[in-house]
Amino acid sequence: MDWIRGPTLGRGSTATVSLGNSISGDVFAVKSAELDQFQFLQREQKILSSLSSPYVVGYKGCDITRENNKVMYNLFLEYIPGGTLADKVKAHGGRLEESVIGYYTGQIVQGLDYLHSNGWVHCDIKGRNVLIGETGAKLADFGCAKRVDAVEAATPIGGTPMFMAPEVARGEEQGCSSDIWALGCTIIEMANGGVVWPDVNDPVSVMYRIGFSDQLPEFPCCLSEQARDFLDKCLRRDPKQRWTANQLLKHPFLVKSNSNSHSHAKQIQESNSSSNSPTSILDQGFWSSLDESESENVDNLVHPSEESSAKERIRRLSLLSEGPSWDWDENWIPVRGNCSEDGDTMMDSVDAAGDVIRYGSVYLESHGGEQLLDDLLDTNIRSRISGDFLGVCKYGKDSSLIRSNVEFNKHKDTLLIPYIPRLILQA
Ligand SMILES: Nc1ncnc2c1ncn2[C@@H]1O[C@H](COP(=O)(O)OP(=O)(O)OP(=O)(O)O)[C@@H](O)[C@H]1O
Repeated sequence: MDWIRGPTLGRGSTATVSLGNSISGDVFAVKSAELDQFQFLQREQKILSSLSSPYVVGYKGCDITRENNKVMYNLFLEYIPGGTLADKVKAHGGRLEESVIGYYTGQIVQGLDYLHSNGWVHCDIKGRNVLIGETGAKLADFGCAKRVDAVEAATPIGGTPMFMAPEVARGEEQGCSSDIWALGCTIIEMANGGVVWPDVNDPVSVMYRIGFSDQLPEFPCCLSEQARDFLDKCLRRDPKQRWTANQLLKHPFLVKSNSNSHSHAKQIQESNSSSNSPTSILDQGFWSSLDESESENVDNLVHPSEESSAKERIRRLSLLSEGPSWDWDENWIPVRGNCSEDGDTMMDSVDAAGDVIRYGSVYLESHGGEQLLDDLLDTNIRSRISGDFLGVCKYGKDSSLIRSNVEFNKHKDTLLIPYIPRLILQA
């Protein structure tokens, strides 16, 4: 297909999404990554090409192009003009009306029911990964998705800390019921603008709180009893106690919202038609109104391959004199699970400023074990080490270390740290 790349619509940790149009005048979204970074996109292509549901973003093909001396992998998607659910919440002052929450929740649950019954777990349900089209909500961003049958195996675990279910935060498993927990968090996001764990101010503490306390996120007091009962069916610490998507579809909260769906659909259409989103390539006003500098900024993102070596990062970390200092950054975008060649796990997240936050687990022996810890930590902390450790480092666009946090937990015989909540530096 011959097509032209238009303005940037959005960007995430792995890809940039632009508007595209074909010679025949079709408008679509193009999700692109450079060829050496394209594994997530290729994976997403495989998944999306096997799915077809009104509640899942539509797949339209893929290709490879050469642009500005870069080879790009492009995934063509149905263009969804209304932005993300998170954008919608923001545009409504950080809170949606309960009837609207019910309407979008119903569509997300339909999407999850479709995915789960087809053997997929999304693994990163949140407002930023739900797109709002003319017919309402559609699930998007399948970069973390997994087959249900592979979930039990030792596959890397992914997701966004604030939306992680307890069993995910502990690194145990990530199944359909983990998506249902994230759905509960997304409802809270719709009701109060995204603050699921308001009193925790860094992702590692969030994961500890979720994984190892007996707490639940606070249910927004603005919600009705019925909506709170629905939340209660999603946010149960024991994954076996959570309702399935199919059961949730029959919950009175969704049944009631469904009966109002016609008027909501009309409202969405009206708000989308008054937005400046193009429906065809002839809508030149939109094209010229978009800030082209957006797409230039993409080049400022730090990709893992561009970052300096682990040793260098460790050296920088060891130079830190201050203790951990974190501000919760609500704009952190996503986290990705990935396995490096030596079996370590890493997760990258990119915040709104384009800085990379890197979580990971590392097999210490493969990096010199004890020596690494000595390099990494000051003596005071070193004396407390008995095994696993936990931390997060954040790198700026220039790869300089911005913030770090390292903690330790109980003794293990080996220094193998199999999963995220435990560490952080990555070779
Ligand atoms: N089909 C689409 N139609 C319109 N806009 C889209 C579409 N897909 C994505 N976008 C926009 O691009 C942004 C980034 O897309 P997406 O989340 O799929 O990328 P990503 O790199 O996988 O992100 P993440 O880092 O969250 O995993 C979205 O937040 C949204 O604003």
